[in-house]
Amino acid sequence: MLDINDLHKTYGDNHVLKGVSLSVRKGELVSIIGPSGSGKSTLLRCCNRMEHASSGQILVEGQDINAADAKLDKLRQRIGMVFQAFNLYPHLSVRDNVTLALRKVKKIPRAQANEIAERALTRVGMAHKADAYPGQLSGGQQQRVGIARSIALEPAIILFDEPTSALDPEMVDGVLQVMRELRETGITMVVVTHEMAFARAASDSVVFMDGGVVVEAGTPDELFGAPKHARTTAFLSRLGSEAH
Ligand SMILES: Nc1ncnc2c1ncn2[C@@H]1O[C@H](COP(=O)(O)OP(=O)(O)OP(=O)(O)O)[C@@H](O)[C@H]1O
Repeated sequence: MLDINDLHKTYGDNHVLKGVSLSVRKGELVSIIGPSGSGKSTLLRCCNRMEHASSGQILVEGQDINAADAKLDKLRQRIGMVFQAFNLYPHLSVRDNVTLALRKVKKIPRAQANEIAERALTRVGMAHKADAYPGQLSGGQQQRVGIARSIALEPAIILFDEPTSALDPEMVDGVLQVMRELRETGITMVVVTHEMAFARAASDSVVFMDGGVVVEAGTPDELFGAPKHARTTAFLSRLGSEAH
């Protein structure tokens, strides 16, 4: 589904990704964890070409996303992205936020786009707010609309960049619950997260990044229960002590 091979990214002389390789199978939920500045967001942003990798290869369903003829619009229909900061249009209703790309990019007629939006909003428990505007919603509700906007396009994979980091604590669980439910429906997801309980409970595999490399990857039990590398152990124990 997603195959990343020896990916490098530099900003000036800042070598942010230093040869990242990663494979995600269809239907998997992969969490990426690691300290601030380790390159997690940059990796996701390279995957939907918000950033251009300096070298290396990213294949989605076997297709090289950096190929010269890869069209950005088409690419971003297949690789959805959910951001920390929701990125909804404040002047559009919830329904129109969800239908915008369906109508403008996929050229789906409005009535049909509205039906698709209704289904997507139902899946995230937000159908009753279709006529509301983002400013009338809580952060957690806005993020669920952001997720609906992404799933409405039926992407091959959805990348989540710290989807709960901007939320008040009481909003976090609702969003994580929606993501767990999506996993049950077989959507392939890569989630950059600081929510260790979620990463441990909901992932098929967990990737620990530090200093621009994948230090280790494994099942949640392997990575959290018996980390192989001292850097992973140090990161997890630092988090543990911060939590107390
Ligand atoms: N557009 C940019 N221009 C220059 N440097 C950047 C840019 N984006 C990221 N960086 C640098 O890349 C490094 C990795 O950043 P990135 O946001 O990918 O880390 P992260 O692991 O996602 O961190 P966090 O958990 O804090 O979000 C940092 O040193 C950052 O300063």
